[in-house]
Amino acid sequence: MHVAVGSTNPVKQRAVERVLEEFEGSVVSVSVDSGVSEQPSSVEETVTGARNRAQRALEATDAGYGVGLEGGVTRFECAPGVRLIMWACVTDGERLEVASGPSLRLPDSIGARLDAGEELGPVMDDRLGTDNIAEAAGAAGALTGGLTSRTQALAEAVACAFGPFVTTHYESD
Ligand SMILES: O=P(O)(O)OP(=O)(O)OP(=O)(O)OC[C@H]1O[C@@H](n2cnc3c(O)ncnc32)[C@H](O)[C@@H]1O
Repeated sequence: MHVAVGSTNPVKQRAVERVLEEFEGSVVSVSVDSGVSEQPSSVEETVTGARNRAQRALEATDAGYGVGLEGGVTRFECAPGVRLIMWACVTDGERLEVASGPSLRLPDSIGARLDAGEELGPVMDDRLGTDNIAEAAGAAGALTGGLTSRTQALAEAVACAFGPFVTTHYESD
């Protein structure tokens, strides 16, 4: 399986490699434009970013699959606070599938800065005294005391988006 990931963030490449480790092939990273804002602020915008990245990664390479991963922040009516969300998209040029990873509540002090228009990565670094945490444990790692990580959280989204490509259960869809 030859896969192109539409990002040069090593965390995103590692997430895809983790999911596909039982398959022979390669995972390459390619820089593409997400086509959405630096900090997506709705489910729709986050999914659009993931989709654009997947399609553009596929077009830019000779890989068989393009994968896009996008992080966003939003509020849900049914749950408190500003939440980090993450979505994955996988396409082979014909079928296009999207799936989400976990969502987690951000501390209110961070949520307020996001509401004011700041971007999560730099706000997390400022708040935690870290250097580019978005390319390391991520908010998912920092805010759970290491119970999970951004790699693991993104991998869940990637695995779910790959489901229709690696099982027969969606064949008649
Ligand atoms: O290089 P790219 O692929 O753009 O990777 P990114 O991590 O910068 O970009 P995303 O579009 O996935 O995320 C949008 C913003 O949200 C931030 N972000 C997303 N998930 C995060 C996490 O787990 N921890 C810290 N920042 C995160 C990220 O740093 C960006 O500022």
